[in-house]
Amino acid sequence: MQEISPLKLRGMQVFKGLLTPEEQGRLVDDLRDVVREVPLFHPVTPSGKPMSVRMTSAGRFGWISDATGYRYSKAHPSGQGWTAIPDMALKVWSTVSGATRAPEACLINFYDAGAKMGLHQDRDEQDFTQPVVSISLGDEALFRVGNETRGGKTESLWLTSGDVVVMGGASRLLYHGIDRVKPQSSTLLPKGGRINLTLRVVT
Ligand SMILES: O=C(O)CCC(=O)C(=O)O
Ligand SMILES: [Fe+2]
Repeated sequence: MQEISPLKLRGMQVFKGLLTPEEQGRLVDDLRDVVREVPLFHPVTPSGKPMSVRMTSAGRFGWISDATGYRYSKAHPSGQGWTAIPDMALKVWSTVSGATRAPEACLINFYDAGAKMGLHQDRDEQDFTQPVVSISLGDEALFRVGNETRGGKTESLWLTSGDVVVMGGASRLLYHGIDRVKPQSSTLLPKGGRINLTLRVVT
């Protein structure tokens, strides 16, 4: 992991290229083992719309969404428990989070060429003093950051493979989302697409 000083985006810290290509490859290998155990699924929002990203989790808790709402759960929709958070992701957390607690969940989002994620806050966790750390792998994505309430001016930035964003402190509850991914902008994943990991303290 390179020693780099972060850019600031509305108080979020952006560590460009924190993971070397070799570290990115090792993390992807570990993620392949995770999705073999707890496969990616299309979450359905409480209003009944399928999300465009496919998702699964690692750690003590994972995030699920269905007709009864969004929540953290100790089990994958199949009923099976989640698998351990990959070591490389834990190493990223200890390098950049400045957190006092260990992450309890690692959400794994897979974006294919048409996937996006609307502006939202990460607020299903109980302790907002703990940051969310996001790791980008594969194709580039246009990340948008807004304010603590819906609306108002936003700023955006392209996230590339190996970039890490820390949403902590005053930026912890800023609205954020992914407008689009740029197909074939990375060769990390043989079939293309983008993986985003978010490490979180849940309880
Ligand atoms: O894909 C990203 O970079 C952001 C993902 C995100 O905001 C989330 O999973 O809550
Ligand atoms: Fe988020």
